[in-house]
Amino acid sequence: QLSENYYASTCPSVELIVKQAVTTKFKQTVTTAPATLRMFFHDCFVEGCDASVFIASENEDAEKDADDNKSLAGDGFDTVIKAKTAVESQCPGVVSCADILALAARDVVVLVGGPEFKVELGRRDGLVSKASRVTGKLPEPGLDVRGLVQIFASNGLSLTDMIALSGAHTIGSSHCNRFANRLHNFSTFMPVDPTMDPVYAQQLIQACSDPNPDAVVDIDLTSRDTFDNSYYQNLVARKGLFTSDQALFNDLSSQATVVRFANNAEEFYSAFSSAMRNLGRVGVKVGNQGEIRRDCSAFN
Ligand code: HEM
Ligand SMILES: [Ca+2]
Ligand SMILES: [Ca+2]
Repeated sequence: QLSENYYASTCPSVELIVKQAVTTKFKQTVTTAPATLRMFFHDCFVEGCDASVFIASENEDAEKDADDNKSLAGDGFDTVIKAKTAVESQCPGVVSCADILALAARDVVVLVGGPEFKVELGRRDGLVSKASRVTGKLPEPGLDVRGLVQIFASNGLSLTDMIALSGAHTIGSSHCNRFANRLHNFSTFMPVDPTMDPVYAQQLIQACSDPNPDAVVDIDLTSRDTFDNSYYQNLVARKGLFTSDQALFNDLSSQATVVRFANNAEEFYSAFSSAMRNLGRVGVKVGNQGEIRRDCSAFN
């Protein structure tokens, strides 16, 4: 059972310590925000929110070595490691890496201008981290709404949670190969996905003409570093980056919610806050399950 004041007697300043460490890191690099938020999502969808994504393995067969996790930015790992070090110096052996990640994910949202919300605590760190167990657990950018709903529902998350959490794409960037299929040879008669604004498509083709496989573009073309509702406004304007983003507007089962979030930032913020709480409950280990890791990148 998670609770907001879980560490009230054992580490009363944990929220403040984490926030300070995250803020320091964020001031050095803005990418701390998207990196940390995405990492929280990828952690929760594989083995639950248990910091399994942090484990480093010499054989390169841990969760973080899986294809879908290779694009997780190093700044996310670094943020949690720094926060953990700060927490350990005040309350050694008490706070899990899973809880530090949950707090850090909230803190970065606030740092880029998003909503403030309460985070439940009391998660324990997992004892399993295998690349082979990632397959099929994380949504691919080519999915349609049915596929997205299926994968979120298997984690106890609703259609509304899925639409609101996709709003995390209001910050950060993506490698070109994740949406290239929408720009070239889309179908026999249409090289470009017809549900994409043609001017936006040309901009992306231009931005991705760099043959460097590390080339990235902003996911939210209007405000990459700000947590706002422009992600949904982009979808209405047919300027969603991934098939899975644009599908939320194209599909009638999710369109009305996308339009509401596009028109009303407060509605998006409140749906996002409650969806983050639900995400943070996925598959959590409590009581005497798992462990409190000393070093987030290794089992005790
Ligand atoms: C709905 C299904 C989702 C799909 C198909 C999806 C897919 C992707 C893909 C393909 C990327 C680009 C990775 C790269 O090439 O570097 C990305 C980036 C990102 N995703 Fe998602 N995602 C989804 C949901 C979420 C959720 C629920 C969150 C967080 C709550 C999230 C947060 C992010 C962030 C912040 C980035 C930018 C990362 C960075 O700049 O380092 N995504 N996502
Ligand atoms: Ca996990
Ligand atoms: Ca934005």
